[in-house]
Amino acid sequence: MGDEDWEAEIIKPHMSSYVPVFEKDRYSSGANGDTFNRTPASSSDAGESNKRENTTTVGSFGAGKGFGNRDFSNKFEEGDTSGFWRESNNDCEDNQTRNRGFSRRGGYQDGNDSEAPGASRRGGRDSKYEQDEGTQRTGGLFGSRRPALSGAGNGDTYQSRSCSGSGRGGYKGLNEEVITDSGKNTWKSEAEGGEGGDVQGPKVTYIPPPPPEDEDSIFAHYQTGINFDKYDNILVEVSGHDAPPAILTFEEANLCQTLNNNIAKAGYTKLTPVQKYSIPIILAGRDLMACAQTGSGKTAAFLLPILAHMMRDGITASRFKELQEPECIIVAPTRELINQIYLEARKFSFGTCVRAVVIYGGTQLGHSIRQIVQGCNILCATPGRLMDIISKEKIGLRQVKYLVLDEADRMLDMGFGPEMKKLISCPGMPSKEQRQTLMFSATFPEEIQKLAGEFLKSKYLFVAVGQVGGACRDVQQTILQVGQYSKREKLVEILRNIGDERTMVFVETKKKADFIATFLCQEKISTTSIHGDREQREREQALGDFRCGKCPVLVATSVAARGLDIENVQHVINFDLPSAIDEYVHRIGRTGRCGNTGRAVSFFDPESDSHLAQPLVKVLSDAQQDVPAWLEEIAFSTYVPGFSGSTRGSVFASVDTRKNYQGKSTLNAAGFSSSQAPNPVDDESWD
Ligand SMILES: Nc1ncnc2c1ncn2[C@@H]1O[C@H](COP(=O)(O)OP(=O)(O)OP(=O)(O)O)[C@@H](O)[C@H]1O
Repeated sequence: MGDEDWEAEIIKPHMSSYVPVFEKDRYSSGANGDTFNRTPASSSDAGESNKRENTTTVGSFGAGKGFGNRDFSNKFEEGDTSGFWRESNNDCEDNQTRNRGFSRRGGYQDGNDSEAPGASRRGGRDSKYEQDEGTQRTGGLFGSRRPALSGAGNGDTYQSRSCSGSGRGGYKGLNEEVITDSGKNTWKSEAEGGEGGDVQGPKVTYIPPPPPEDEDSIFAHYQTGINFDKYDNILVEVSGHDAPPAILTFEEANLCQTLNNNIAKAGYTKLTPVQKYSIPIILAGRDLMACAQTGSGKTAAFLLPILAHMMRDGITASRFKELQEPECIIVAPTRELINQIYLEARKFSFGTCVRAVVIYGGTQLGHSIRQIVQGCNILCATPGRLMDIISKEKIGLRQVKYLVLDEADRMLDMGFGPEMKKLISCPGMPSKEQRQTLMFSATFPEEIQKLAGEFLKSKYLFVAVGQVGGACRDVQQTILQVGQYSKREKLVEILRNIGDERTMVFVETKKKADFIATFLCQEKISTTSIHGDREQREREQALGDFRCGKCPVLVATSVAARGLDIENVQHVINFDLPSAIDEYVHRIGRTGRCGNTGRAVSFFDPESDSHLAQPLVKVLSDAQQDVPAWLEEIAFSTYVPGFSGSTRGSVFASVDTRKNYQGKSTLNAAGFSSSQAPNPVDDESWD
């Protein structure tokens, strides 16, 4: 959808003449009324909050343009939004529009704002790192989005507002993911004179609060759902040479007692298919590319065998050193996801001498360094922050034995791929023959599989649980034909029916995330938002508010599409469909996790989404969902280059795309019988 269209919607809303039928009975009505009474910010609160924001951001970069700067009683149709929408309507425009926006808006908030003293209150810092931080250029040209009011890591400025659809001024700094409109990321390292170039931006001083240390919190988990046992019936294909047999139980993995205790405390009693196959493969020292449906336990599938190896190798306790040399590096595309992986690593390594550390953009660099120098065996990092830390010589790569790319297809695509290549060619990084490289995702487009060859030993194994790129069958998918001018009305109707069940609403642009979040708050639906233009503190606050149910609706861009494992997300609504089908699969995978059921409703606007009709029909039918006749009609009448409707296509590589390997392939119901399949690359063989 173009910028102009959105401007039009703001100016003349509710113009639709076509309101699609909504299947009310597919939704539980929930605690009607309650949800909306819980609406957060009274208008006076909001006003107060907005007053504060206006005070803090006047004269700063982008100040006053976001919806968050308005009192909620304001109408969005106001004319001054037009420039706002034109300027940057999607994530991919960031890099270009930042330049333009900067020169138009004039100036950004200076780094020496009131946040610095807040940060220094924390004390205990190494002055050298403070100095490092002082020269950090995380914002480059465009990094100024720092609130001037709150103390570092406090976050209280916005905590009081349930609706945090803040589009406050400025743009995010470097060293963090930028999701483009095609769902791709772009990233430039400050260390390499990336987009920040020579121009110095203000410091990032946010220090995330430490996670709770008590055992109950560390091992907190949600219950597996009614369909957990059905995982056993999913077909698994392993391709490549000499794959070790799958294990059926945790006991067979022969892990050490501490790990077994941790697994039990985490509530894991039974392996998921991806775990049954991946754990023995990793324990055997093999490289692996594993593809399994969303929410099926891929994180533990790589963490457990890596930890088992470390324990078996008699890893020594990591201690304070200026240069740390971790044995394992895990990278993931978003900050919230890498933090989640870190928490899993911390959980499974509980009671061992293995120390996991997490570093990610949007937080104070000095804080990342302080975490690292205290000892680091497993480093969980987003790519930008990782490269910065490496360039500062706080991390040496010589000891790396395990390199894990979670959401590997994203890590290798146009956005992060070049950085990943730099990582593996960094001085000291063991060659692929010397390290073990592991890649996990729910989607593995064919062209990405080809790129992966550069990272993996030629004899890597490929595990495909179910359909590569397929949606989780525990998610009931509904596609509604909704024109752009009817979407808001439809959204409100659905949310009112849902009641206070946790719902993620995906939109395609950051600006629209603000807009919709604020709109829903105005409709008295308690909502928060997460996207790349929000400060890290705000992002974490939003996620926290959503997780705990304070705000049962989270409006998000694709930054929240992958990996996030949030208990009780019962609904995903694609207010806008993403431009790529793999992103759709990841988004709807935020619900229906770990054997639980979930629902996904997507608004299909024939004007803008026709290119998705074919792949959508395929995803729906593969997941045994109803395919609306109208969608099939559009699919048949739409020619999509490169999409054949078969299992081949850019997204639907159904198995290992290596054409010429001589290995064997096994096609099994996970954990049960195993048979050798003669034709390892027969895409249709288990379709
Ligand atoms: N064997 C198991 N038994 C019980 N719960 C499990 C098991 N394995 C994983 N889980 C839980 O299932 C949930 C989903 O796991 P995880 O986040 O690793 O999924 P994923 O496959 O990585 O999903 P995504 O593709 O969305 O990243 C987590 O809460 C995790 O703790």
